Formats: sequence, structure tokens, C-alpha cells
Amino acid sequence: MSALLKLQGVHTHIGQYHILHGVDLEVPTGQVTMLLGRNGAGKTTTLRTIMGLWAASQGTVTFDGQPIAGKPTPDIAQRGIAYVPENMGIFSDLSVKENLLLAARNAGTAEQMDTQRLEWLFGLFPAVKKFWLYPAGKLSGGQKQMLAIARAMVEPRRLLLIDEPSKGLAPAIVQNLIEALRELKRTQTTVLLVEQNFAMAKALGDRVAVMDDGRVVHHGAMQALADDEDLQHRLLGLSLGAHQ
Ligand SMILES: Nc1ncnc2c1ncn2[C@@H]1O[C@H](COP(=O)(O)OP(=O)(O)OP(=O)(O)O)[C@@H](O)[C@H]1O
Repeated sequence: MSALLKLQGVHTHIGQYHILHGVDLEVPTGQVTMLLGRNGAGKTTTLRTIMGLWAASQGTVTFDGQPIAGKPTPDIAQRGIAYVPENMGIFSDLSVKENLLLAARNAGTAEQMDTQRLEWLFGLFPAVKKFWLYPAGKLSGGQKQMLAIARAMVEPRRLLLIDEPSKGLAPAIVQNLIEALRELKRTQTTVLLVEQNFAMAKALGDRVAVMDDGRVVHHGAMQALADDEDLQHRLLGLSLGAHQ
């Protein structure tokens, strides 16, 4: 399986702090790769470094065979990478429709949005259709996540980076989100998904990379980690049965 995205020996400094210490990571085409690890392990910094929001001080980032480290963020986005940050970047006062329109670079009105694509997104995220004319701020936490992901996908993308979509959501809502992302997975979109919720990771991941202290300390099949409670405990500090 070829890697759509590859990081080799990536170091990132934020000001005087040395945060990433040589990250090696491969994201295979058409699969969901989970990026796990304890708080502060460097997961968000890795996504931001891929997007060019932090500059890698050393190492290479290759997307579709082309080096992208050091390129400006709009250039990286233009190549087909979309980023859904943890705070989602939704405009609360604008309607769901307006939020989507803003993300559609080539559409000035809803009528100009690719209708087939819009229907596809409505199918994946029914809340987006249901609350089309509502202010986005009125949506629940789970619905906002779905809107944020729909925004990232309003134009065809080759790689989605999603940062902890389950954060702060009630378990029933997490379940809805898992269902929606399962649908997305069926479309073979390539996804790199940061998560702390192990149930979500198990439900969605094909591959997994685990970070600790600014490095990837484990990578492999998600199923192998899901089947190995000792390894989960060692890598993630999960107490047995927790987060399941
Ligand atoms: N803007 C910043 N300035 C200084 N240090 C930062 C900054 N952003 C992150 N860090 C530090 O970098 C380290 C990695 O943070 P990062 O957010 O990448 O971790 P994470 O694995 O995503 O964790 P979390 O799940 O808590 O978000 C942490 O020690 C954090 O305090």
C-alpha cells in the first residue's frame, strides 16, 4: 500500500520549545490512520506541522511524492489536504449553509455548489441538511463536528486531518459521530485522525501510530493494538476496560 503522506525525522520547535523530536509517520492511501497518544504527546503539533502552520525545523514531509515542508499553508491546502482543528473553526453567527459556502472556494452561492457533492455530504451528515438555515452556534457539539468535517469536504480532498472530533461529546453523540465517519471510511477517503477515545479509534482505524514525547513510538494495524490490552496499557496508559 503506497503512502499518500510521509513524515521522516520531523522536528518542530515552537518558540524556544522543542516539541517534535523526529516524527516518522506514513499515511497509506485510502485508509484511516489513527494518531493516538497521551495529552501533550505532540499529536496536534504533528497535524499543524503537516499543514505548515508550524514550520518543521528538520526532516521531510512528503505528500503524493512531493516535498511540502516549508510551503505556505494555502499551497498545502491547494494540493488537497484539509484540516479540521480541535476548535473546528465554525462561525457561530452564520448559518450552516453560509459556513459551507465559505468553505467552497469556487461557489459564491449555494446554487453554485456542486449539488451532487452536497447531496453526498447531506447523506453522510444528515444534521447539516436538517439545520441548513440555522445559525451554526445553535447546533449541538456533535452536530458542529459534523458541520466542521462537512466543511472540510465541500470540495474534493485527497487527505483529511481531523483533530480529536470526540472531545467533550457525550457517549451517545460519539456513537453518532462514529457512524458518520464509518460512512466516510466506506468512500475510501484517506484520513489521519487524532483521537483519545479508544472506542472510536478501534471502530474506525485501519492503521495506528502512537506518539509519546514528540515521537512515534509504535505503528501498525489498529486491530493488532485493539487485541493487545497489555500493549494498550503500556503505550496509552489505558486501564483495562476503560475508554472501551
Ligand atoms: N503554542 C505553544 N507554545 C508552547 N508549547 C506548546 C504550544 N502548543 C503546544 N505546546 C506544547 O507542545 C506539547 C505537545 O502539544 P500537542 O498539543 O501537540 O499535544 P497533543 O498530543 O495534541 O495533546 P492534547 O491531546 O493535549 O492536545 C505540549 O507539551 C504542549 O504544552
